[in-house]
Amino acid sequence: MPETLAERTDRSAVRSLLRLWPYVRPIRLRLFGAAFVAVLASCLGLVIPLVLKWMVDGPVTDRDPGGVWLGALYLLLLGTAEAALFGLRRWLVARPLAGVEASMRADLYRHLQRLPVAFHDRWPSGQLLSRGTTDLMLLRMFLAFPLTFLVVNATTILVGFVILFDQEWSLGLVLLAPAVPLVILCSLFETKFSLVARKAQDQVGDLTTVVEESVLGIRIVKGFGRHRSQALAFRELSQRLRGTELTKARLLAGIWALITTIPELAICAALVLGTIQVAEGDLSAGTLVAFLATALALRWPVESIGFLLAMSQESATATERFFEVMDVAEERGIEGDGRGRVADEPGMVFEGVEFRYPDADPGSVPVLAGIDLRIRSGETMALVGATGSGKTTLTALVPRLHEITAGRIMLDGEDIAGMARPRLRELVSVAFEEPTLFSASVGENVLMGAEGAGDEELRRALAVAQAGFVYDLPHGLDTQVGEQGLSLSGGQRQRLALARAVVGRPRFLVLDDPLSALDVHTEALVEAALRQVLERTTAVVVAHRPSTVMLADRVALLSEGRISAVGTHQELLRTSAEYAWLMSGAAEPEDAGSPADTAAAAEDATAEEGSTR
Ligand SMILES: Nc1ncnc2c1ncn2[C@@H]1O[C@H](COP(=O)(O)OP(=O)(O)OP(=O)(O)O)[C@@H](O)[C@H]1O
Repeated sequence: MPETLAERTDRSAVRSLLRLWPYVRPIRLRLFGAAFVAVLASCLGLVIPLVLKWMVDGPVTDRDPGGVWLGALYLLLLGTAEAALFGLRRWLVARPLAGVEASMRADLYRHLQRLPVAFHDRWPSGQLLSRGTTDLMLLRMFLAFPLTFLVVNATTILVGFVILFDQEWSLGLVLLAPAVPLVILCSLFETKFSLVARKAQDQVGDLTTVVEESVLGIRIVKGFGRHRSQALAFRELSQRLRGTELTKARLLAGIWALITTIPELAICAALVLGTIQVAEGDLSAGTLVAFLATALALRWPVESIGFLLAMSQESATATERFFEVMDVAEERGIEGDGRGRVADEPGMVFEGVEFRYPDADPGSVPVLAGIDLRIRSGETMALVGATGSGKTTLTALVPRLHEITAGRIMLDGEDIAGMARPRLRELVSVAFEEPTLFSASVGENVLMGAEGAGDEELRRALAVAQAGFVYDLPHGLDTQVGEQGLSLSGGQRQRLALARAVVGRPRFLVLDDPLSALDVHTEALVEAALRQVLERTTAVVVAHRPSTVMLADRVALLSEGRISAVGTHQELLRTSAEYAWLMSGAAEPEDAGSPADTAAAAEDATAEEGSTR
C-alpha cells in the first residue's frame, strides 16, 4: 500500500486498542463477567496444589485411604468446576462478540458509501476488503481471547506468587528472579513485532487487490495471454508476504523459547533448593509438592504471554487500519445547508466552474476552468471534445461525484453545493459509458434508479432503452445478472444502465456517451425513444458521434478543459474547425483539409449515419 494513503500514527498498542471502546461498551458487562468467570476458573486451578499439599502432609503421611479418596473427590470437583467455568466464559462472549464484529463491519460499509469518489480513486479495493474482513476477524478474536486472557493470566500469576511466597518465600524469590529480564524481552519483542505485523497486514491487502483485479479483468488476462505476468506478480507478492510471515514466526518462536526456557530454569533451581531444604528438614515434603505444583500451574499463564502479546499487537494494527478508513472525512454537505434558490434561472447553469482532482498538484493546470454554460430548461446540450478534454469530469460534477474547486453549478436556480444529497439524487440521474450492474435481478438493477418506482415505470424505462431483450432472458425481469452484469453483452448492459437513468423521470439527465456500445440499428431505436424522454428533461449528453449529437438542441465544444464554442450542430460545423474535425472522423485535423472541407466531410458523415437507419 502506498505510504501516502494513510497517515501512519505512532500510537501505542494500548492507545490504538482503546479506540475499540465505543464498540465494546454495549457488551462491557458480559465481557467483564466473562473475565471474572475466567479469573475464578484459573484461580480454582491454583487451589489444586493446596489440596495436594493437604493430601501429602495428611492422609498420605498418615496412611489414611479414606482421606486420600476424599482428596481425590476434591480434586475431581475442582477440575470439573474449572472446566465448567471456562465453558461458561465462552458462552458469555461468543454471541455478543459476533455482534461487535457485525456492527464494526456495518459501520465500515456505511462509511465507505459516504466517502468521496476521490477516496475510492486513491485506495486499492483490496486494502478496503482486507480491512473489512481479515482485520475485523482478528479484532473479534482479540476481544474473545487475548484481551480476557491477558487479564486472567496476569491475575493468576499474581495470585500464584502470593501462594508461592506464602509457602516458602526464599523459593518464591528464585521463581520471581526472571521477571525483570522477561519484561524487558517482551517489550523489545512488542516493538519489533508491531512493525512486522503492520507490514504483513498491508501485504494481505495488496495481495487481495491483485486477486481481485485478476478476477475482474480475467477477459483481458486471457485475451492478451497475460497469465504468466499476472501469476508472476501474484507469486512475488505472496512470496513477500510469506517472508514477512516467516519473520513474524521467527520473532514469535524466539520470544516463546525465552519465555518457556527462563521460567523452566527457575523452576529447576527452586526444585534443587527445595529438595535440599526438605532433606535438611527445613521444609515439609507436602509444601515442596504444593510449591512445585503451583509453579507448574503457572507455566501456561506465563508461556502464553508471548503469543497473547503477538495477537494483541496484530489486533492493535488491525484497529489502526480500521480507523485509518473510518477517520477519513465523509463527503461534505450530505444534509445540505438549505441555502435554497440563489438565482431565478431555470435549467442547468455552470458559472465560472473550475475543477482540479484532489490528488493533483495545487499549482497544476485545472482539468476544467472558466466553464460558463447555460442549459435552458427542457434543452438537451451535447458535450463534444477531444479525448481527455474533460467531458466525463464535467458530467461527474453535476451529481457531485466530485466537488468543484471554484464557481457554482445551479439546477433551476438552486446551487447544488447547498442541496442535500438525497434531493440532488432525486433531481439528477446519470448513465455512464462504463455501465455497472450489481449482483441482483434485472428489474432490481433498473429500479435502483428511482426510489419507489413501480412495475409500470420499470417497463416504460425498458422500452425507452430498447431493452426488450430482458423479457427473453431465462427468468425475464427476475433474471439475476452476475457480478458487474458480466453475463450480458456490453450493449445490453448499456441499455439497462440507460433504463436505470430514466426510470425515475428525472428533472435533469446526465448521459456520458451512453450509446457507444450499441449497433447503429439499436442506437437509432434507442435514440428515437430517448428523444421523447429528453423533451421533458434538461440534459447533458457526452457525444462522440454525430448521431448522438443529433439528439441535442445545442452543442458545447470542450477544448482542454474550457468551453471553446456553443451553438447548434450546423453552426459549429460552420464556425469551428475543431468541431468539424471531431465530427468528420478524420485521423488528424491536418488530414481533414480546410475548415470548409472538414465541415463538408462532417455533414457527409452525419448524413451517412442518418441513411444507415
Ligand atoms: N480520477 C482522476 N484523477 C486524476 N486525474 C484524472 C482522473 N480522472 C481523469 N483525470 C484526468 O482528467 C482529464 C480529463 O479526463 P476525462 O475523463 O474527463 O476526459 P474525457 O474528455 O471524458 O475523455 P474521453 O473522451 O477519453 O472519455 C484527463 O487528463 C485525465 O487524465
